[in-house]
Amino acid sequence: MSANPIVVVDKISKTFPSADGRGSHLALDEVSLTIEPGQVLVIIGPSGSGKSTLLRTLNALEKFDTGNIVVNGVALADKRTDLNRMRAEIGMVFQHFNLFQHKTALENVVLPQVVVRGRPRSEALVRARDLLEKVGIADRANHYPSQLSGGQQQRVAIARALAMDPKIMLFDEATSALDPEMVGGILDLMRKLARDGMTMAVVTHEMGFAREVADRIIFMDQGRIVEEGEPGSFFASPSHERTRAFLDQIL
Ligand SMILES: Nc1ncnc2c1ncn2[C@@H]1O[C@H](COP(=O)(O)OP(=O)(O)OP(=O)(O)O)[C@@H](O)[C@H]1O
Repeated sequence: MSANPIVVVDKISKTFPSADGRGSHLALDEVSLTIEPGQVLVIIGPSGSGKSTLLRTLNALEKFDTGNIVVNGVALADKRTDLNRMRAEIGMVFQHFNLFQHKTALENVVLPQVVVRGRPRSEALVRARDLLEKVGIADRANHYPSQLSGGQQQRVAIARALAMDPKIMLFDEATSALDPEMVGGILDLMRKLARDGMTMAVVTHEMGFAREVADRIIFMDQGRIVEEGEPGSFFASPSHERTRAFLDQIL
């Protein structure tokens, strides 16, 4: 472990009330992990295993019950932590883009810079245009989300996240809602970000991406990290039966 990991998760647990309201469901069960600068961590596992919940705790979209998370040197559970300020350092990309529908692509990338970062609008515009170029959608800058394909909307969402100059990018099934022909382009973009040195935590069902881009893979089941490793050994010789069964099912 380096002296300054971007993320340290220390034995966090999280329960949700069960659907019938009578009991509770342990969504995260003493999960610990570290993400180093420049590292790409890929989180895989069956549906309901806690992957999204884990990712969402990292930027405090979800609270945890016990344990601790330190992001960028800031402890999330510390009452003095300004969560909005902390979130500005973390880019999050969701399955369903979450763009402002009544704003153009360009404005979607400009606005958070002005509102959250306090950048002058002229500066934010320059940066937004650069980023739309980088994600390959400069020619759609003046389109509204409803005029864009899912893949194009996801590009805007990625540009918007990058505009905050995040220390880490979190991707929560960023390609799951896309038409199949759009998936490759978004994965290419994520691959490019990884190559440029962006620190990333990625929840995905795209095993090709995991194998090729991840520095480390975590396999979750029932709220626990069952197995982790670098992709070569993880895919070639998983050591846990549950991992093997999961990989057999999907590969
Ligand atoms: N807001 C919530 N209220 C109640 N239960 C929840 C809530 N969010 C998640 N859960 C439960 O916590 C568990 C973990 O959910 P989570 O979404 O983290 O799983 P996941 O591995 O990301 O699944 P998927 O691959 O299907 O998205 C599931 O049993 C889920 O039903």
